[in-house]
Amino acid sequence: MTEEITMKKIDTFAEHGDDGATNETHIEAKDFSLFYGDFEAVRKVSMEIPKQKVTAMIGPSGCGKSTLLRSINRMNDLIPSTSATGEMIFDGHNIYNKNIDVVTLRARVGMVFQKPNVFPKSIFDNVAYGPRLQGTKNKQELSEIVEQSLRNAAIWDEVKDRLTANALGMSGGQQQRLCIARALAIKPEILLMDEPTSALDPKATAKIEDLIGELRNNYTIIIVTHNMQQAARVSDLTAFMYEGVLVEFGKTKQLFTNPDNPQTENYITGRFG
Ligand SMILES: Nc1ncnc2c1ncn2[C@@H]1O[C@H](COP(=O)(O)OP(=O)(O)OP(=O)(O)O)[C@@H](O)[C@H]1O
Repeated sequence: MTEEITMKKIDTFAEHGDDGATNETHIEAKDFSLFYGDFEAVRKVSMEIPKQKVTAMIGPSGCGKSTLLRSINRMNDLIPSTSATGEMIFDGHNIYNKNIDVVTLRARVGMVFQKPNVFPKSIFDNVAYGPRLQGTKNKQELSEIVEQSLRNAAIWDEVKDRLTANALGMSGGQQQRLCIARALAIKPEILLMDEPTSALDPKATAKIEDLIGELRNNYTIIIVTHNMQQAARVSDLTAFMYEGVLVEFGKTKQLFTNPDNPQTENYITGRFG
């Protein structure tokens, strides 16, 4: 029963996955492992994430999706006792090399979290925060960046008349789009999204999913989601992880309709997880 429902919905939504053929690789993991102390949470993952596509990471709770996602801009560095082996290649360099400037890396690889983490500041100041840190002081220039970022995050029309209002007064869905605008304001190339809709209602979720559809033209997006329907709707490629291992990675439609690995099939048909 579960199998039938899953397949039906996925067939409806996954059409754009057809063009998921990869051309240029943007990030490449090579035998990459991430440890919390002695525990290997991500195990020797090798994958090539294509440029300007949406890649979804799915798998049961605790399989290492978020850890792998956070490895891409070294957010795990903030957790004591983490260490990495193997390589995560971005722009020809292993980002775990000692000479990598992590601040620059995180400007190029932005992140949006599960719960919108707006600052208790005005809508304008939330979006201008990163550019100001990067040294942009000119008011006109800042205004242009803020407007463009809010437009790109599909929220300009809702907030253009109240840019000085406190961002905490916005709805959860608006706050999440504001966080996306804030991430876009520093002009990243890659956007990491860690379950960006799990705290949102279906209407707000649909808006974020539409937005992902638009952003994929200009950004490489990697999204962790618990929701397989969402992965099927928004992504070009899907990675299925289990117990830290990358079990299968391929075009979304193929993975959901005709997976290579029996473990993937068991998961997407609801037999476990
Ligand atoms: N800060 C941490 N310290 C120690 N172990 C951790 C830490 N964060 C995660 N882990 C462990 O690493 C493994 C992978 O966790 P991770 O959060 O990456 O999985 P996930 O697939 O994203 O899970 P979920 O879907 O529940 O968010 C789990 O066994 C988890 O308990």
